[in-house]
Parts: sequence; C-alpha cells; structure tokens
Amino acid sequence: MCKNTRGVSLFSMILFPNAKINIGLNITERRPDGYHNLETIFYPINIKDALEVVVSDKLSFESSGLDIPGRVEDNLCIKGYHLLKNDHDLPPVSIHLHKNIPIGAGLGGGSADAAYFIRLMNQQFELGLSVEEMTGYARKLGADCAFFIENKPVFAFEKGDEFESIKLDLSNYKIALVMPDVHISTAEAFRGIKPSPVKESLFDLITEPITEWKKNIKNDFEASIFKNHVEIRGVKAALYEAGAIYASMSGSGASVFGIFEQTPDLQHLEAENEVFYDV
Ligand SMILES: C[C@@](CO)(OP(=O)(O)O)[C@H](O)COP(=O)(O)OP(=O)(O)OC[C@H]1O[C@@H](n2ccc(N)nc2=O)[C@H](O)[C@@H]1O
Ligand SMILES: Nc1ncnc2c1ncn2[C@@H]1O[C@H](COP(=O)(O)OP(=O)(O)O)[C@@H](O)[C@H]1O
Repeated sequence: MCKNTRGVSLFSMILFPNAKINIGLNITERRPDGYHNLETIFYPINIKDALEVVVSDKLSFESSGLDIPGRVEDNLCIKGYHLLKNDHDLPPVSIHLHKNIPIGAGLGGGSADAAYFIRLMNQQFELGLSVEEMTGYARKLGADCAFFIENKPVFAFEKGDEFESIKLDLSNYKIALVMPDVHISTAEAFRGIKPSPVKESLFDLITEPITEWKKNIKNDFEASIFKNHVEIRGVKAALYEAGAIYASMSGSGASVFGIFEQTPDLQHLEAENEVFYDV
C-alpha cells in the first residue's frame, strides 16, 4: 500500500469535523463588501460529522445521514477541493461525508466540514501548509470556516474570521443543545439586523463569572428570529426553567444551547426538538 513518510496511507483518511456554538454575538456595522463586522466567542462542541477522503480515478462526493440541501458542486468540501487544486498537484478523490451536525442551526457544520477537508488534504497529501495558509484558504469558503482550522475557543471579530485567543474552559459544566424543527439561513438572519456598536466588548465580558453572562452577554440575532419563530424563544425559556446558568441561540439559529451545573432533564422538549446532552 502507498504510504507517506510517517507511514500513513495515502489512499484513505477519516477526520471528524465538530460543531461550534457562539457565546454572545454582536453585529456592529455593515461593511462596504455587503458583509457585517461582528464580535463573538466561538466555542467548539462535541457534535460531529465524519469525513472520509479516498484517492480515486475521478472527483466525487456522496453523503449519508442528514440530507444536505443544495447541489453537490456547491458542497463546501467540493469547493475546498477546487480551491486547493488551483495551487497544488492533487489526485482526484472520492469524498464521503456522514452528516450528523444539524443544518441551518448556527452550529457551523458546513464550515467545519470545509476546514477539516483542508486539514485532511494537507495531512494526506503532505501539502506542507502552515496554520496561517490553511486559515487563508478557509476564509475564502465562509466567514466562520477559518475558526475550525485551529478549533479552539476564540474571540472572533471583523467578519468573524479574525481571532484573539481566550482562556475559556467549560469542561466542568454540562452543555445541552436543542435543535427545533426550523432551519434558518445565515443570509436570511442578517436581513433582520440593524447593526450597532458595542458599549463593552465581549472580549472583556466573557472573563466575568458565568453567573453574570445572562445579564450582559446577548446574541443580536435573537430579537428578530424570536419574533418570527416563537418556538425558538420558548426553547430558550425552557432551558432557563430547567436550571441553565446561561442559555442562548447559537449564531444565526435555530439551535439553542444551555450551560448547566449538571446534565438537565429535557425530556419534555424531545417530542418537538432534537436534544443533545453533554456536548
Ligand atoms: C454570523 C455567523 C456567526 O457564527 O453565523 P452562523 O452561520 O454561525 O449562524 C457566522 O459567522 C457566519 O459564517 P458563515 O455561515 O461561514 O457565513 P458565509 O457563508 O460567509 O456568509 C453567509 C451570508 O451571511 C452574511 N454574513 C456572514 C458573515 C458576516 N460577518 N456578515 C454577513 O453579512 C452574508 O449575507 C453572507 O452572504
Ligand atoms: N458540507 C456541508 N454540510 C452542510 N451544509 C452545507 C455543506 N456544504 C454546503 N452546505 C450549505 O450550507 C448551508 C448552511 O449550512 P450549515 O453550515 O449547516 O449552517 P449554519 O450556517 O447555520 O451553521 C446548507 O443549507 C447547505 O446548502
């Protein structure tokens, strides 16, 4: 079998792209390029897809698990392949994605797949790309894609693709995530927003005790999304009733997470929502 210098097979490799949540999200201004400047905390969580790349005689993509809307050629993994192929000598590959991260959820699942695809190709074909170079490619595929290259808690700013490291460790808490039966596109969510500057940056607010977050840390998408989707507002209220120290919609929705001292009992939400415990 063909192996690289570290003895890894060149034919097949599997990685497990994970989701993220946003703790706080302030949309501060509209940019001349149509995007928005924002600030947020990205925090990786343990809901994962499985991404396999096998050397093949032609480029192909197939998926299992959740249905992915849109055309195969628009899948972010395929876009990632073409982006890398422009600059590197790559063989055709067949890509298999097992989709488990809810879609249109504000969990960055598509972006995670794209970033992990870049990481995987870099490893599998020894492209020698630095973290900065991989981040540069990821940025071209989507604003929150770059985060997943390093995949550690960060304060993100500008389009959500510039980062400052933070020390945030929630491993002593239990995070539960609820996905209502609604999908929200990020572009749609931005249409409901009036940007405004922040009084105090999330970079500072996140260093306060978690018990203070409920008072001070907000997600700017919630007001307009909750107006159009009362069930999402209901899920957030239910998480606080179940004892959350902090609860929020993630990103542009529709998922909502709660941070708890102990794993909560959310059985009453399971009939109408998908519930993930201890993510
Ligand atoms: C806003 C966030 C916060 O986490 O939403 P979620 O997708 O996670 O819910 C993300 O940064 C999103 O990242 P991502 O989903 O990669 O965005 P992109 O594909 O680049 O952009 C989708 C659309 O969102 C809008 N957009 C996105 C990011 C940004 N800073 N300003 C914007 O205005 C644009 O209308 C763009 O056409
Ligand atoms: N690998 C992928 N997984 C999921 N969605 C993808 C993927 N590639 C492209 N997409 C497109 O991105 C859209 C948003 O995906 P996703 O990242 O899951 O949502 P969100 O931005 O809410 O986190 C989907 O509707 C789909 O059309």
